[in-house]
Amino acid sequence: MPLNEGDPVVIWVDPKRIYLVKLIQNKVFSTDKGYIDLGKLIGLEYGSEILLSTGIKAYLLKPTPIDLYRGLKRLSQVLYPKDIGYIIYSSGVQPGSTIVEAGTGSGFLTLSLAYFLGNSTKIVTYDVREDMQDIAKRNASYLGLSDRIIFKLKDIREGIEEVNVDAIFLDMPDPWNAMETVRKALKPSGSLIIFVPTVNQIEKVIPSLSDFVDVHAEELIIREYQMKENAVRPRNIGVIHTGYIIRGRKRIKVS
Ligand SMILES: C[S@@+](CC[C@H](N)C(=O)[O-])C[C@H]1O[C@@H](n2cnc3c(N)ncnc32)[C@H](O)[C@@H]1O
Repeated sequence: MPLNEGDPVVIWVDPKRIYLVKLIQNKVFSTDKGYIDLGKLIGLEYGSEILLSTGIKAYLLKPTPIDLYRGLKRLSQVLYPKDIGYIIYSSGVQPGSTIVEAGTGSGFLTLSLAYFLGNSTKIVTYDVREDMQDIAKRNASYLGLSDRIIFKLKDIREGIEEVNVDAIFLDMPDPWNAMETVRKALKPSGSLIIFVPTVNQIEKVIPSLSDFVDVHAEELIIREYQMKENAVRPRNIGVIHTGYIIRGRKRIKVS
């Protein structure tokens, strides 16, 4: 299918030069390896080989969620795709679920939920900082996902307005202080997923999880390999540590 004006594309030059752009008439995009007139790419197809002004080859690729993720603005520490994928998988959320999250931060988890779960899902995200939610709103608008998310500028520790919630995700410094409101809002068997960057925080969370079963604390490690002939081995730079995922299911007592 030929590309139209406004379509997002990845311009892949080499593993260190991967750019996410929108095709716009009369707009030049520059890299340290040469420039390209974006208007001249309209009408080509995803997968096409192109030449930068210097004659260096590049490729037009259709953006995947990982490419979209790289193009978003960040004001906070953000969740990484490896953790987001596991959070979605292990929480049991699906299209139509009601989900509550705090804090919004730059919106990376929020937007991933909106992207994968569609517009039948109710995604409510709380944050105490307006500047954070402004960035997340900008990112949501960039991806065309704004209508799938409800932003609340509120402290989740002071109350969750939603009830019968399928899953609650907490990525904030003191999740243990939100547990009272979480317990009230989450439906029985609903998933609580907490993300914290330090082991000290895991230790503080544990005593607050007495109303949960199937509790786990996990870390996901991803190791990329360099693809050099005769030197295939783990790369020596990359994201070494993101954080820990603590998850559990709400239980109810039957007397
Ligand atoms: C690390 S960021 C979240 C990043 C987000 N998960 C992402 O992927 O972009 C933590 C956020 O929690 C917010 N926060 C801290 N305490 C909060 C609270 N009590 N209620 C709501 N948000 C809170 C902070 O303002 C900050 O934006």
